[in-house]
Amino acid sequence: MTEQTVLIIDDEPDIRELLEITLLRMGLNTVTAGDVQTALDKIEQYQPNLCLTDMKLPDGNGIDIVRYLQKHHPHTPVAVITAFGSMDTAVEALKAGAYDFVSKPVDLPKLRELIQTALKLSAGKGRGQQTSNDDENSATHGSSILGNSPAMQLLKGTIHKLARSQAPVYIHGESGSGKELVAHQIHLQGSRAKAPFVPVNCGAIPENLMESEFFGHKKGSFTGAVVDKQGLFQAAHKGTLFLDEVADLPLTMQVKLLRAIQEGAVKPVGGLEEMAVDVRILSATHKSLEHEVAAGHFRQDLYYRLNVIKLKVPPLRERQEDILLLADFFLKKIAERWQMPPIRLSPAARDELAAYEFPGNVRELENVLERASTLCDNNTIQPDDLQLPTMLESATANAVVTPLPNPSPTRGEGQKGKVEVEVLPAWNPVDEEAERDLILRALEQTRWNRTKAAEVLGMSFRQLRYRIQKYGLDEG
Ligand SMILES: Nc1ncnc2c1ncn2[C@@H]1O[C@H](COP(=O)(O)OP(=O)(O)OP(=O)(O)O)[C@@H](O)[C@H]1O
Repeated sequence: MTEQTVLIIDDEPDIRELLEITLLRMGLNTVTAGDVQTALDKIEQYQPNLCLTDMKLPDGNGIDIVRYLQKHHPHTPVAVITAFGSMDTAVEALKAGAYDFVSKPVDLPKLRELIQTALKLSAGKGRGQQTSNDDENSATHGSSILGNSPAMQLLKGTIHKLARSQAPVYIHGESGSGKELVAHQIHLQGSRAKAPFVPVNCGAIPENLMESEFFGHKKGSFTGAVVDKQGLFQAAHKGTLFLDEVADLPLTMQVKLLRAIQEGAVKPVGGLEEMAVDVRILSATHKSLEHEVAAGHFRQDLYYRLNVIKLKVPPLRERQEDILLLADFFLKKIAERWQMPPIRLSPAARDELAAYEFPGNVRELENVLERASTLCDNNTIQPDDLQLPTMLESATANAVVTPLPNPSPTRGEGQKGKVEVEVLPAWNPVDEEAERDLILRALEQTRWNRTKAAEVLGMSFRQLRYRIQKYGLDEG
């Protein structure tokens, strides 16, 4: 997937850092600026996909940035961060062309959602560019879907055929098996490749905003609708709309979606006229849509409409011969991203990976390798660095509560007796939720002194910093 860059503009270093960590964790590149002039320079230098700006800046304000972008880079969305309760400023920014606003104190989940939607819409608008990059990626890697196992060869053949048709495809398979990647390939190999591929996570849109997200809205149609807004259908016009986690659509929205698909037209909220849209619909879920229909959670008529062709993405354990190929690819990507020398797998680690079943599929493989890359010495991953199921099994099998190592008395300042180490459950790095919880508690115990928290946890500062970013565990 093409890496996207977000420019963060704020004069307060703490807020810049918080936003940076949040965005890095979303897999985005970040560039920062503390004033308007630096921001304008960085816009020209980095051509960001999105800008996020505070309103009050030492040499101007966020609206200066909005206006500049409107004039020189109209396809680059900009979101403004406004002071709590200052609705007027938000409206002014929206009128000037801001994509959206968030008010302080910044609600991070809301911000993440905003960024994701903005980047999707921005990708939709700057389509020609995006597509050619993706084509380039495909050309560089032969195909961006890796795997030579019989199961993958079959899948690739089917993708190729499906790309030539316009039929809706329902893609099913376990979480992390590559459903979105498959949908993207169907799009890229088809006639719609030059138009937008718009992925939407149906489970992530608040129900009250759903209609407006899908179909857009007219200015003034509801409180907060201060400008006309394009919907996902319109953004995907001539291209592909990928409805991920489609089983999570509420029933009321299912009716509207069915109608839009049937009519090939949508009516923005508050609008009087329907607009014709030409969109290919691909959908996916890790749930069983058949069960959802049987349970009355999913409309049968919509199910038939989406499930014209059903495509299964096999779990990684059914294509184990692809594991090492994927592993080498991910390690190369990690080393590039972290600007590190090449990371290798020891022969024993290769054997262990190849034999593991990966219940979390390709995404789990990627996560295991990211973690192992931070833990390994000499850029060589050993079996212990992988922390594969033995840890998980032992941790789940024995819910033993063991104390964490005490902080070293030789490091840190005034540590004796100050860092109270409560008895915490054993560190089980495979169970991400437990790991996150444990790290959070260690940070709280040490009043967010990361050096001390790392000592408490028995990990290096670098390892802890990586996890803080990964889990979004920042003080905000
Ligand atoms: N065959 C593959 N080659 C290269 N990368 C892959 C492959 N399959 C999956 N990936 C990578 O694994 C990660 C998970 O894939 P993806 O998001 O497509 O899975 P998914 O089935 O849609 O997951 P979910 O059910 O959680 O939405 C992505 O980073 C994707 O790029």
